[in-house]
Amino acid sequence: MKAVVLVAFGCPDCLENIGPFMERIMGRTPPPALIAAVRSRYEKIGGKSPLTEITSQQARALKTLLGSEFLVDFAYQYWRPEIPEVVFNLVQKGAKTIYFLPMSAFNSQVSTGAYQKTIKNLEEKFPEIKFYFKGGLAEEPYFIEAHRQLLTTALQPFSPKNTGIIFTAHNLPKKAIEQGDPYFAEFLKTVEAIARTFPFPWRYAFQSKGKSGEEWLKPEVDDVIISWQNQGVENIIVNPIGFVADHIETLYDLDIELKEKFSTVNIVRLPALNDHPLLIKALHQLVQKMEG
Ligand SMILES: CC1=C(CCC(=O)O)c2cc3nc(cc4[nH]c(cc5[nH]c(cc1n2)c(C)c5CCC(=O)O)c(CCC(=O)O)c4C)C(CCC(=O)O)=C3C
Ligand SMILES: [Fe+2]
Repeated sequence: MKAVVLVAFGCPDCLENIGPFMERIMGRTPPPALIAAVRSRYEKIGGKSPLTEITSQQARALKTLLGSEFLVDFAYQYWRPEIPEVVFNLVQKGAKTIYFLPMSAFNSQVSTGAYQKTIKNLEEKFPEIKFYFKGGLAEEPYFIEAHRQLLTTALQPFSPKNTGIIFTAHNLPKKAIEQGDPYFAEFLKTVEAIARTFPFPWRYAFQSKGKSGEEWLKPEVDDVIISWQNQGVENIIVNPIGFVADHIETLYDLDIELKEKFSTVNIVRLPALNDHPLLIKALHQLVQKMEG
């Protein structure tokens, strides 16, 4: 039996678990004021992230392409269901080969780097099971094609004269890139591949930077909007290409915070790919590459 596990960052399953979830990500106990601030953001999106529902939909959709030969499940790095417990269950169900697909557009230590470490530890615990791990989702032609389709539709009513596109990804501490993280290079390459087919001005920008005092990457999405507003841009299409599922960073940081801050410009936020059929085909391609 073969199995595929979609591996994602994770989200707290209830408001009470926001603190413990943050502790897992940050590797230290977060100050109560920071937990309270994050909690109020979750409350404003209805008290719960849609990430788990979307990730299970992605897994179900991939299962329909893979067929009965495969078990398909999902697991999280920073919350439950955790990677080790999901792997244990799959092995009990008879899986002999497990393919891991990180649900990340771009590689970084905090996401795919951490997932890979967890999986390496499991490899030692299950020497009889074959493990495969394949990133590079954003380089898959179907991933690029999915974004081109979403943009083509969204841009229909607009003119390049007063409309621009901002592609966003989660911000990272600047030192991560200095230490060799490929995240920014992958982000830029993907954005260029998509943007060059549209006659609209475009920029890349980072969003959702952390509260730590260190230096984070630039520009922030706010910086780009301010400079475009000054140049008379009226419509701004925001494509959060760094996320393959909608969650608090799109539903709060973009849909609530950003739109409140810039109420005089028309911000059109594109959805993440979620269960877009072409994203599922991209995942299917990655499984086929690991099989071949
Ligand atoms: C690159 C990246 C992705 C994309 C990964 C991928 O998919 O490829 C991602 C996703 C996510 N991040 C999430 C949540 C949080 N991330 C935090 C903090 C941080 N994230 C970071 C990076 C990333 N994060 C970093 C460098 C920090 C600072 C750490 C520190 O300071 O040491 C904090 C702490 C508070 C704050 O700093 O805001 C929270 C609550 C959720 C859940 C959303 C939901 O529940 O809907 C998701 C999917
Ligand atoms: Fe995060």
